[in-house]
Amino acid sequence: MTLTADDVHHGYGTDPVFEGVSLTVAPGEVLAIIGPSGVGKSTLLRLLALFDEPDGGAIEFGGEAVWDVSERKRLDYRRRIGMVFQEASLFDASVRRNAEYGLRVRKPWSDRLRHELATLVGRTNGTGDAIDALETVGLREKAEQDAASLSGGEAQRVAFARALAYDPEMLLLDEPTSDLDPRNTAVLEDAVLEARNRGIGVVIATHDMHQAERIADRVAVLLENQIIEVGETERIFEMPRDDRTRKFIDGELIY
Ligand SMILES: Nc1ncnc2c1ncn2[C@@H]1O[C@H](COP(=O)(O)OP(=O)(O)OP(=O)(O)O)[C@@H](O)[C@H]1O
Repeated sequence: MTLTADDVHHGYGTDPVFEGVSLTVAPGEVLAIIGPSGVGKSTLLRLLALFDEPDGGAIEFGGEAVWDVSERKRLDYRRRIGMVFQEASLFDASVRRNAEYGLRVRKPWSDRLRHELATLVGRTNGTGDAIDALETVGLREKAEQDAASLSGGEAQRVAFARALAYDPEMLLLDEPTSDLDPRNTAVLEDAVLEARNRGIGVVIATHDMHQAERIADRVAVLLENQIIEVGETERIFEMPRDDRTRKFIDGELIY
């Protein structure tokens, strides 16, 4: 399903963060949102996830309104997307229990019951999804370990597995590797690309231009309350149309 934001406005108090942001993300593509600190990358992801409500505009998923300013629909959209924040925020339980969390709370009752029953009779229905997701981030062997014993990078990989485990159609990733070392970053980037190859659409906010170059199919540049430019990754980096994009990429724009 394609996620579309159309003319989305948002602000805090009298300060606008966005004035008319529009974007689309197709299934099986990675869209990177780049822009300086404080420009509103996290805010945009929170709006796309409907954790916050935009002040105006429309958000559609698969051509269907999931939110608009007059009707404020949400449907079951939130169950169909996974979000990963900058901090892993795991709870005090095993790695596997953490990875299963999304399955337990976001699947409809019937699925949850099926999952609980399968667990009771010793089959690995929903648990299998969580274990598969842990395998994707290279942590299957730590499934029964206490999450509190993980390194920061491993914890973030579990947070990604938690979002992946219930088979979302769209992943929204808010600088998920900003505190990670190169090895953990590489594992997560591979997991993002694997999700993309399975047809999941991915929006990733990142400070890291190299990361955008490595994994994004398209890049949106957020500056001065707007997406000033969006396009194929190579085109954005090699031939930006907006001079502010070039200056930002070259590190000449200081905010
Ligand atoms: N709950 C809030 N109340 C008031 N202002 C807020 C709130 N959340 C964010 N802001 C402001 O909105 C602007 C955008 O913040 P946001 O965190 O989205 O930026 P960002 O691009 O993700 O930054 P960074 O790259 O540093 O994480 C900032 O000026 C921030 O101070």
